[in-house]
Amino acid sequence: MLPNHRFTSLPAYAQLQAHYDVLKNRHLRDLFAEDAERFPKFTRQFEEILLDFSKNRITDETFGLLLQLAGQAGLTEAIGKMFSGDKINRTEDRAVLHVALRNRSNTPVLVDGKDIMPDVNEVLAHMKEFSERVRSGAWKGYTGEAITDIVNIGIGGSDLGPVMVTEALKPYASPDLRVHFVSNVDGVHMYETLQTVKPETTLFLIASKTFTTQETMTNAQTARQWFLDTAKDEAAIAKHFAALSTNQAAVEKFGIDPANMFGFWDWVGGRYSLWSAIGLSIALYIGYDKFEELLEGGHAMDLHFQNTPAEQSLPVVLALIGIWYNNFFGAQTEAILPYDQYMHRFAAYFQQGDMESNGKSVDRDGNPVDWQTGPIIWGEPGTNGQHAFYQLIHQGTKLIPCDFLAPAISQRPIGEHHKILLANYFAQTEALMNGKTADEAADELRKAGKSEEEISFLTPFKEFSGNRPTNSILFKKLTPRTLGSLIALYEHKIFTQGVIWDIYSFDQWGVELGKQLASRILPELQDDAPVTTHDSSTNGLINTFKKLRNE
Ligand SMILES: O=P(O)(O)OC[C@H]1O[C@](O)(CO)[C@@H](O)[C@@H]1O
Repeated sequence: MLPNHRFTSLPAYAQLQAHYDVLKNRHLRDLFAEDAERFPKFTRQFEEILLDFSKNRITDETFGLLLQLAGQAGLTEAIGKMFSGDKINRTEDRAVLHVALRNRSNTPVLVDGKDIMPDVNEVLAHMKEFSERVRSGAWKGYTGEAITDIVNIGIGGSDLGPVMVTEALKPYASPDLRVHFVSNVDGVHMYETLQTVKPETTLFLIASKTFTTQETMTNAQTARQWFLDTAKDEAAIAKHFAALSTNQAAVEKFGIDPANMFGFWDWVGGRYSLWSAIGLSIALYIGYDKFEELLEGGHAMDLHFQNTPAEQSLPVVLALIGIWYNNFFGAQTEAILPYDQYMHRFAAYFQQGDMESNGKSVDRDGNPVDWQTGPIIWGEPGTNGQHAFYQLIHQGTKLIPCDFLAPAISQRPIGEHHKILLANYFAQTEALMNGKTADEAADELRKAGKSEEEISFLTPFKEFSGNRPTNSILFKKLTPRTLGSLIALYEHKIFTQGVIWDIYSFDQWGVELGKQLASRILPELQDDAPVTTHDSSTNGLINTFKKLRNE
């Protein structure tokens, strides 16, 4: 169990509050002018990843106080508890051990006194053997043809991680194997996917920790029926369906051969499961060796998080900077902006990772919190975002802390593209920090030949306040190892913030109510009788739906 504390009662909280009152009016331009050492002081390196957090509204004092906050919240002890298999997911009475899935050191990890590493290694060996057979063409479909298409059917953590990673690591993929993801219960998603594949050469992965999720089970049944419409023989299912799950009984009931089941355990949270059997689509797509490199990258970041003093730890730094804006500046959101097209689902992945983890409003005692917890996470790849929503980041009324991520080396070095991309990457954080003063804006207008009247009208629109904070994460190349480290970096950032905010980051009760109500409403949609069992809005909407579908 993690020790409880009131976030706002931590001594450093009050000190930070007082410090904020002084610092809130300081401009980053001045902080840089006063301290030539900001870059070396506020950068941290991990392998081939550099984190520059110097363009944040912090001083040495801010950073020191934030570190004290982490210390007072018992971060070191909490990290120890997670890695040692303590049941820190208290509301579900579970350990939190996605780190064991990528524990390449293979040191024993105990849950209820039993070392779980042999089980982890057994599933990995199964994934290796299976993915190698499929990729080499040794695994045949029911007509004797090799598999050409993988369709992963899953949702939330059983989808977003594999989608994000297979997109990010596309340059490592086999050209002979396509991978598709069906998540939405909207039949359109399944329909469109099935248009592009053939039953004889398709392998379906039914990815569901619980094997009860309505969307996934509905999609899986549809896929099964579609397959049998052609194959005609239930025995053929064994060659075309595999299950990634913790629920063996439900997998067998569905008709999947237990030999094609890849298990995992209740101590793997859905949104932290891409490292588990849920990552089978990744191993199939990029090959098991590359999947293992991804695990190694995650593990290297785990060791860094466990063994590095807080002031040197990249996840802790990211977490503390986030808390500074979230809890003192009142920022509501954080943008994740990768300057790498292959990372185009990275922000979407961490929407679940962060918001399902830290979107909580009771503390670990069950009392309502009176401080802000998890931020709204959003983002799109640069430079697309620049031409969409950056206007608001630069000149809007909201403070939006941003993480800018970019590789030094492109996976696809074509012409001048990467230099242009990176010029934009560097320019944006510089512009957000410095802004443009009214005098600078007026001078530019004067040089452009504008009249004094035009200059006085236009200047306020052309002025940029600046002082808008950013982190820059610059890495050498988006390799499987580096991606693994980047994912683990954000995972541990989320963990650190949850510890400091005194909330449980590894349950997700907030998704249950909607599920319950949907299963109550579904039977009501089976006929055309008007419903009266809900509030007037819900009744009205359901009854209008029933009318519209028959017109
Ligand atoms: O893998 P399962 O059990 O189908 O669950 C899918 C997703 O549903 C949730 O439980 C709620 O959205 C997620 O946490 C999880 O990743």
